[in-house]
Amino acid sequence: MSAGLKFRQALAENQPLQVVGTINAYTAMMAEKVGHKAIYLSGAGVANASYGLPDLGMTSLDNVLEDIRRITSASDLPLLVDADTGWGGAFNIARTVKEMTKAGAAGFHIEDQVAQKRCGHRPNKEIVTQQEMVDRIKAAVDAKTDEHFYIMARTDAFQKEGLNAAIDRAAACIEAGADAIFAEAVHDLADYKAFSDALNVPILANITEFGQTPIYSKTQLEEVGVGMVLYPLSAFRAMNKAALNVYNTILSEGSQASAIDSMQTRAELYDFLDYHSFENTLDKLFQNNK
Ligand SMILES: C[C@](O)(C(=O)O)[C@H](CC(=O)O)C(=O)O
Ligand SMILES: [Mg+2]
Repeated sequence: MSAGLKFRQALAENQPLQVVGTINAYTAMMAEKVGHKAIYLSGAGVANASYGLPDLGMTSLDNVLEDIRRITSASDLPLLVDADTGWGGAFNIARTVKEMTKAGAAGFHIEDQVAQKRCGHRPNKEIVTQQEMVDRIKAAVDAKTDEHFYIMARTDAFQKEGLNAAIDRAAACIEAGADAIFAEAVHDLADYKAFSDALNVPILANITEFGQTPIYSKTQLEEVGVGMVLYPLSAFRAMNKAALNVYNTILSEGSQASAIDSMQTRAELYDFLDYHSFENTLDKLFQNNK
């Protein structure tokens, strides 16, 4: 079954579908093992975690592909990928679809910000015209090599142009073949409801922390018709805080002892990695060589 089809199946079976950010292969394995059904590679995550860069459109398609491959090699869960603005014009967007499909992604979201993009929850975002965004979606749909590859149109228009203009844009993207709408930086539940009432495809709510959107629960979002809930950087933020505490503790206390409780144990790490079955294989091989 293709990754795209797996994603569609997960969506059909889970309403709303929770999509959790996994910034690397190992966190994807943990998300899978605890029972999540879909995972996400954040553009901010690639920029921040893999390259130490801000989320300002500075990473390349190849940078993101590398992280996709690492994650899809380690986990069978369908992976939704942040494609930012698609890395250029129609031919670049076509390459993005084809290369991400080859790398094992289930689908992507492409947004209507200008190439010099910002995080969706920052002020002063600039967006391209509705026509240019529709052209981005058409280029993506036309380039599909797997009919199930999931194409999500993200609109950042809410901030600058308001609810109705954002819904109009979303409708035009659906007309052009988008499978779903990512309503970025929406604040109120009533606004999510307006999107889902007006549009006949799943709506994604981005419940990223410390941004424009309150931390609505899955139940609250389900009640207003949201089809997917995204937690793009939640685990990443928690990992960062834990790591910072360890670095500070080692420096200030001369030992990591007081931070041990915040750590995953060796046994837990090995469990997620299935370490012992690898070691057993090695032991058997070693015996045979004796
Ligand atoms: C979803 C997002 O595009 C991402 O790259 O993860 C970001 C998340 C964030 O910065 O909190 C966005 O919303 O722009
Ligand atoms: Mg992003």
